[in-house]
Parts: sequence; structure tokens; C-alpha cells
Amino acid sequence: MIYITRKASFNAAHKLARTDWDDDKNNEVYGKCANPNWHGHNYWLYVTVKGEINQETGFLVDLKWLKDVMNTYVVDKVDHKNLNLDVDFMKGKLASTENLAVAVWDQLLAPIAESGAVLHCVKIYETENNFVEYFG
Ligand SMILES: Nc1nc2c(c(=O)[nH]1)N=C([C@H](O)[C@H](O)COP(=O)(O)OP(=O)(O)OP(=O)(O)O)CN2
Repeated sequence: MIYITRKASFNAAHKLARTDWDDDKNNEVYGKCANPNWHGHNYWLYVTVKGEINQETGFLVDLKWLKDVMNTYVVDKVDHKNLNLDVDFMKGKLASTENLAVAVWDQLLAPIAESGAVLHCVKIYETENNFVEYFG
């Protein structure tokens, strides 16, 4: 079993606020991240897949292919977007890094499985200090 990871970056706006709470409650729970006028992050996304090395190619998967899958199903949908308003796969979800990691996993699971590889981990850095890892 071998693991291979591709990294991508995107920047996006969001706020952490529940629509069923008023501003005071959202401020109490989420602090500055609940700013009604949004704030942004430069996110880093790491996608790790696992499987066996193809003895003919020497690859687990072609990293160019993995880059294209990440771009098509995630990066092109979130880059320079508002996670709360613009992103179909985040509709109705609080735009925390945890929820984003799970949603990204759901986006990537099927296309990666089609290659014969297995999605192992989605890791997202929201800031240089804060990151989430999801293993399904
Ligand atoms: N469990 C979670 N907690 C928080 C999340 C999250 O997604 N999940 N998100 C936020 C804010 O959106 C943001 O990440 C916090 O930004 P900031 O405080 O500026 O980030 P840093 O910790 O890197 O900055 P410091 O200067 O070190 O405080 C908050 N919580």
C-alpha cells in the first residue's frame, strides 16, 4: 500500500453564522468569524490517495490526473468564491473547515474511486495555524 498526495490552493470568503441565530448569538459563538460582511482565507487543500503501484507505469495514480480531478470537482468551484453563497456543495452547511473537509471528501470520493485508487485523506488548512483532516 502506498500513499500519494497532491496540494492545491484557493482563496475564498465566508462567515461562520447560523441563519437560525441572531447576530448576538452568532457573535457570542463565532466571534470575529461571524462578521456579517464576510472575511477571507487563503486555503490549502491536500488530497491523499492510497493503493498499489502499477508495475507497468510505476504510478499509483498520475499526479496530473489527480490535479485535474481536484480542480474540476473542488478548486474551480471554490476559488475566488463565497463559500456561503456561491458553492453548490456547501449550500445549507455552516462554512467551517470541518464541514468544508467533509464536503470536499464527498465531491472527490466517486471520481477518485473510478481510477481504481482509494481516497485516504482530505486535509484543509484554513490558516497557517488551523487545519482539519478527514478520513471518511
Ligand atoms: N473548529 C473550528 N474553529 C474555528 C474555525 C473552524 O473552521 N473550525 N474557523 C475559525 C475562523 O474562520 C478562522 O479560521 C480563525 O481565524 P484566525 O483566528 O485569524 O486564525 P489563526 O488561529 O490562524 O490566527 P491567530 O492569529 O493565531 O489567532 C475560527 N474557529
